[in-house]
Amino acid sequence: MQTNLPPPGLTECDFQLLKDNAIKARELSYSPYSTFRVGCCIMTKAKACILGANVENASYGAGICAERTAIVKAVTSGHANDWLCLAISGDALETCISPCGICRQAIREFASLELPIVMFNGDGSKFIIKSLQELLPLSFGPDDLREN
Ligand SMILES: O=c1ccn([C@H]2C[C@H](O)[C@@H](CO)O2)c(=O)[nH]1
Ligand SMILES: [Zn+2]
Repeated sequence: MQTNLPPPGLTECDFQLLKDNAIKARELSYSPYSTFRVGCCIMTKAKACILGANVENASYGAGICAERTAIVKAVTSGHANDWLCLAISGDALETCISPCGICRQAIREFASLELPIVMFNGDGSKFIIKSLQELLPLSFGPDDLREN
């Protein structure tokens, strides 16, 4: 997948909207323990933006990542299999953070392996784009259970 251009299906304008929302979503974060805010924007094929942020917990393990917050919002508002792309942005200025393993698997449930995942640095001046297939090769998904 080309990494210096907007992902397939997105205009420059869409890409700007995606970036602005992934960055803005960080403002929704509840992260008093790590103080590391992460924002996520799922853009649907109709170009609707669904935002999520990491929500931590005093019992650390009960915290949830930005990606899964956005996924749960999307699915429970009727957007399970109509995603155009997913983007994240973390509080790290230099680094383009990437989704953790659990989030990669959670994305896998509701998207095709071609889904572009855009990883922005903190101010959106840098980004890396990888397909879900690239981030989660040889994955296990809903179809594997249907063979049973
Ligand atoms: O891709 C990532 C990586 C980390 N976090 C969150 C989890 C935790 O709240 C904080 C520090 O790991 O960042 C995310 O939301 N998404
Ligand atoms: Zn995660």
